[in-house]
Amino acid sequence: MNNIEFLLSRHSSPRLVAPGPDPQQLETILQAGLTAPDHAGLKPFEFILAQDEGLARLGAIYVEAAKADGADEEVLKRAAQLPLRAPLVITVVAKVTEHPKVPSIEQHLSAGCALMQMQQMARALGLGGIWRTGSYATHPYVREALGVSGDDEIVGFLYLGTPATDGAAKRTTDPQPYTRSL
Ligand SMILES: Cc1cc2nc3c(=O)[nH]c(=O)nc-3n(C[C@H](O)[C@H](O)[C@H](O)COP(=O)(O)O)c2cc1C
Repeated sequence: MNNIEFLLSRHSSPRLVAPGPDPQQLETILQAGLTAPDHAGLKPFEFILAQDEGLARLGAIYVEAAKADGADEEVLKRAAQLPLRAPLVITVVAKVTEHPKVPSIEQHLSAGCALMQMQQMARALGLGGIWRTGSYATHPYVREALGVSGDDEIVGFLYLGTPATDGAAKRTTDPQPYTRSL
């Protein structure tokens, strides 16, 4: 697959199994995150890795968040299981620094780009992933437990692993309805 085909065939892999990235692949994935466009070189992101027991720890944070909301047993059980859907979950946090020329939205966008770069690198390495958020991404308990405060935002949970099924999503190929000229 050439570079053009690679970019045009971008897709997520919702069903992921072991193995996840090995240590060298993980390093390469994180390096890809650091290539994100970044106004003023603020590096406005943090990558929080959860694998092995870390996945259970992330699940336990979700459970506490759900308990704080008065969730029933079924929701609590699901909360614990959510991060176990992949061998690796990278929580991508936009870490916002006050800057006269770089408003927080630009820093959030930068963190989003970092997440997508990592997802794409995972594909380039023969792995797969999916960008997820859901209510826990903005939940005050989850934010606090992960050290996210102020204008910082969890821009997503990047689930990575080996795709359980191949098959790319169908892509829209006609850009015309989304395009206009001045
Ligand atoms: C900011 C953001 C948050 C998302 N959150 C979720 C989510 O919580 N759950 C989910 O199934 N998909 C979520 N998605 C969508 C998937 O990442 C994915 O793009 C979608 O399933 C379409 O598949 P594709 O990427 O192969 O086109 C989110 C996407 C973005 C950009």
